[in-house]
Amino acid sequence: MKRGLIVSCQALENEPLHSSFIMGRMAVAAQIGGAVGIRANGVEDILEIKKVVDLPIIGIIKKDYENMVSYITPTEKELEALIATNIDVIALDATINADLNLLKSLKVKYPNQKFMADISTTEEGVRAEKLGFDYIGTTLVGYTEQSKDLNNFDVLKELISKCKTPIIAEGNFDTPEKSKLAMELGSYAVVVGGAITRPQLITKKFADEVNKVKF
Ligand SMILES: CC(=O)N[C@H](C=O)[C@@H](O)[C@H](O)[C@H](O)COP(=O)(O)O
Repeated sequence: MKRGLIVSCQALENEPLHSSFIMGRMAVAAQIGGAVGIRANGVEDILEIKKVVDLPIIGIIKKDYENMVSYITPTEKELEALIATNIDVIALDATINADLNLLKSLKVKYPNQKFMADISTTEEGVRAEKLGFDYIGTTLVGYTEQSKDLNNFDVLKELISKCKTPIIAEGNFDTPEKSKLAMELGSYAVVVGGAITRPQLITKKFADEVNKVKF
């Protein structure tokens, strides 16, 4: 994976753009705009995106289980489905909520596969490095109980100073300025999702500002 901007092209079942065709077109737009990689959810979207762009893909499968907090590639089942797509990088929840046995088995079972750890605290990132992950992403900062009061830039800076593994800034780097700052601080890459590919969120940002005016 080259350094630079990675665009996350995801729309879950409850989102207006839920469609592999549309995620493929989003990926094409991202490539035209200068993205060096794509992050995508689910086998169908990944296969469609592979057909239409020539960029490395970070793949995940989001799946909710009743007895688990983790939902980003949480079990062997999702992992095997991603392995079968022959994808560049597989990302998994590597927080303290994840199945540690699964995390420990990755490099033993799939020594040639690249893996990205989605973490929420500095400690989880440091542990992910020891577990042999190839990339560590700040994806879940603010989204877990243990990180609810943490700031994504603080965790990013701490990880960059403590780890040798490439650190990927992901999660709420939602302006060009924040993305640039993440790279200046030493991130290997920055993943931007909603601010580029979720038009309902982009619209809301505009509407919230417009509606502050008494008209
Ligand atoms: C927390 C979680 O489930 N994050 C997901 C991880 O794949 C995606 O929904 C995010 O869009 C992605 O991480 C990029 O972040 P942002 O959309 O903030 O630029």
